[in-house]
Amino acid sequence: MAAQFRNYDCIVIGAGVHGSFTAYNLAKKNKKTILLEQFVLPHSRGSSHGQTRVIRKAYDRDYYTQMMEECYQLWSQLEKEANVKLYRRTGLLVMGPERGLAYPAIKSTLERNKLPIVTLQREEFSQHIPNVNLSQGHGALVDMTAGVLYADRTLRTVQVRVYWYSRHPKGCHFDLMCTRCRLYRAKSLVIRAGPWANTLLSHTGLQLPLQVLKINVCYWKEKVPGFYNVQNRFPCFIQLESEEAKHDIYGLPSNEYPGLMKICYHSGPETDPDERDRQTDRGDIDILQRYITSCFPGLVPIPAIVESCMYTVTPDSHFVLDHHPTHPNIVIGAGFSGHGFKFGPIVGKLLCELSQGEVPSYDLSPFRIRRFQALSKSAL
Ligand SMILES: Cc1cc2nc3c(=O)[nH]c(=O)nc-3n(C[C@H](O)[C@H](O)[C@H](O)COP(=O)(O)OP(=O)(O)OC[C@H]3O[C@@H](n4cnc5c(N)ncnc54)[C@H](O)[C@@H]3O)c2cc1C
Ligand SMILES: O=C(O)[C@@H]1CCCC=N1
Repeated sequence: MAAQFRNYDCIVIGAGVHGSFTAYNLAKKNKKTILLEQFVLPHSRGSSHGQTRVIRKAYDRDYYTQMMEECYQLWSQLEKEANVKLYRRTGLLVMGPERGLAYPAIKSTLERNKLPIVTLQREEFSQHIPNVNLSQGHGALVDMTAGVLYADRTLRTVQVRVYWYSRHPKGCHFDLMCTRCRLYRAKSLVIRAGPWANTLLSHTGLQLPLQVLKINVCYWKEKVPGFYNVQNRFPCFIQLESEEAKHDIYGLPSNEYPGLMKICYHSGPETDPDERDRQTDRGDIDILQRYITSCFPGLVPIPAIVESCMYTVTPDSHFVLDHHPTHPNIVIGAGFSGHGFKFGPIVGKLLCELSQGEVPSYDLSPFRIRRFQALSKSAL
């Protein structure tokens, strides 16, 4: 008997933040879309779960900062459309060596793009940011429009909006499937599989230089409740190039778990996404403990809660947004390298444009696969 295919304009694989926003953009364009997910939703096995993420324009590259301009508008549009709060402005404290590489680069990107920042002099630092020790030789600035995104709520909202568009009389046809046993056919395919990107791409003869890292998401108890609370206007922070760590350290004010502040290391041990919980290396937690002891004296330097998440990182930490080199109707979004959540609305828009053969709204050359030519295992 001939196989029974269900036909779509576009198949999107992976219902994390990026697959969901891609399906949302396709649905808005009346495209018959199916979003395939391997797990029953919501789940906590990928990269998009958890309560919160940082949103910021503070980057060392103009292209990220400039994409975030539109992205903030898209976040706000979604909030209005769905009548839900997804963003809370807190500001982002950026600390790093004044004579280092990262801090001056971020500061000059923000200044060049004329964004609202406040530079804190050492003498006034503790008056504005109490209970934090600024390391010797480090500068501090605040990216004023940065804040917290509510991550789980975002996923729920975007997925519900996709259903809403599919029920609209003029709307598209949309399915969200958690299945392994049906056959689907479409003009284009968007692969948004997060840590499983290379597993899926192996069926297409392509392997990208991606590394999957387990991230220990640590929450630290305030010695005095409220010291670092969102309601007391404590900001998010990024510590660049600290003495304690090779990679950045970042945190969000206490909010989701009362009295606990989330502080994480921007790296972690390599893992197989299907074996994440077998990875028990805690070297990153040791680094965080040393940093917290020296810079956050108001926190107990032993994590009160440790949750798990995964990064999928590229060698240069920049995303992959491109067509498959040998199958142009396959579009790939991958390697979000631990900083992709905030870009969800714009990545969704760009992957939708690529899948429909449209000219993308931004120059995607920093995100092309061919930059890895020397590193990729397949002939690109
Ligand atoms: C601890 C942590 C903190 C972070 N903090 C920030 C932050 O502050 N700000 C920020 O902007 N970003 C942050 N990020 C990064 C951001 O969360 C990720 O870049 C983003 O969530 C990646 O989403 P995704 O859709 O690419 O991947 P995922 O969320 O992993 O989604 C991929 C989906 O594909 C599904 N899938 C895989 N294979 C298949 C298959 N064969 N069939 C069907 N489904 C499949 C998976 O089950 C999964 O649901 C953080 C990440 C972590 C882990
Ligand atoms: O992307 C973000 O803003 C966060 C904080 C810095 C490191 C990674 N994620």
